[in-house]
Amino acid sequence: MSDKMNLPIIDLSGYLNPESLEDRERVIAQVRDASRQYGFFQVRGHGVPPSLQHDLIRSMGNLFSLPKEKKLEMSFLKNPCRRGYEAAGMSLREGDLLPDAKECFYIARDDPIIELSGFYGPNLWPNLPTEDFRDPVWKYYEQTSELGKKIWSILLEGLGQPPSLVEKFARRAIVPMKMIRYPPQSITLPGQFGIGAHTDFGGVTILFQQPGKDGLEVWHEGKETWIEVPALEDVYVINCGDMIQRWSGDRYKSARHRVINKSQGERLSCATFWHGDINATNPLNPDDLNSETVGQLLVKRFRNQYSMTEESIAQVGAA
Ligand SMILES: O=C(O)CCC(=O)C(=O)O
Ligand SMILES: [Fe+2]
Repeated sequence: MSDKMNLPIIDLSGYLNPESLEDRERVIAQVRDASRQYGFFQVRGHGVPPSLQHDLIRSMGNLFSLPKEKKLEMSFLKNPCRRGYEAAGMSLREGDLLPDAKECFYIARDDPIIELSGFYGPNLWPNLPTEDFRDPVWKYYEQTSELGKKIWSILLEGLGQPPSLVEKFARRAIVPMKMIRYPPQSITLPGQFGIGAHTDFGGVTILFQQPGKDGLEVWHEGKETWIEVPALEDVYVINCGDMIQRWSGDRYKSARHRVINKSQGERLSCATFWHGDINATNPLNPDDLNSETVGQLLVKRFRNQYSMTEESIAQVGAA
C-alpha cells in the first residue's frame, strides 16, 4: 500500500531533561497530538538504560525456557494477587475463534504480605538464581514504573493540568507488568493471533518490543487500517487505555491493537501498565457521573482470572 502509516516517534528527553521551556512544551504537544490521533506513539530518550532492557530479555528467556510443569506450578490463577504464569491458550477474546498463542508472566508492586488479595501482596518469583531473573526484572520494573508516571504527567499537562495532578492518584499506584512470549507464527493455528485485537482497559501502557521482532498492529479508526509498529532498538511504544479515554472526556484515544508475530522465531515483549491508585476516580472531572475506580475496573476485566477473596472484592466495591 502506498499510503502506509507510521506512528510518530517522540524524543522524551526534551521533557525529562529540558534545556528550555520550549523543549518541554514541544514534547507535551507531540504527546497530546499523538494521543488524540492514534492513542499510541513511540518514544526515544525515555531514560530506561539499554542494559536493563537487554537484561530483561535475557531473564525472560531464562523463565520461559523452564520446563512446562515448573511454569504451571506458578499459575497466576492460583496466586492470591494475580502474579505468576499464564500458559498459552488461556485468553480468549469475544469475537476471536481461537485463544491467544502467547504465554505470560506477571509481577506487580511487591508488598511484604497479602494486604488486599488481588492487589497488595508479594510477587511470585521463579526458582532461578536471583541474578538470572528477580534482580534484573525488578530493576527494570522500577524504571518503567517511574516512566509510566512521567508519561501520565505529560498527558495531564497536554490537557492544561499541572503535572503534579498525578500525585492525586499515585499514592500507592497499581502497576502490573506482563512479560510475554509469542511462539513462532509457523506453529500457531490458522487464524490464531499472538494476542487478539483489544484495547487496554486502564491507564498508560509502556510496551517494550524485543528489537527486530515486529508484530504489533494498531487500528486507525479514521483510515480504517492497521498501522504496523516496528520493533526498534531502545524505542518504547506508549498507549492510552480505556480509563484515560474516559477520564479525558474522549480527548485521548484508547485504540484497538493486536499482535501477529512476524519474526522468524519467537517474539518477546513486556508491558508495564501504570493505572493509578486502587480507589482513584477521575481527577480531571470530579463531577464525572461514572465513578468507577481502578480496582473496580480490574476486577471487572479479570474476574474469571483472579483468585481474590470475596472480602477483597467487597472492599474494592466490585461485589
Ligand atoms: O506484545 C505486544 O506487542 C502487545 C501486548 C499487548 O497489547 C498487551 O499485553 O496488552
Ligand atoms: Fe494491549
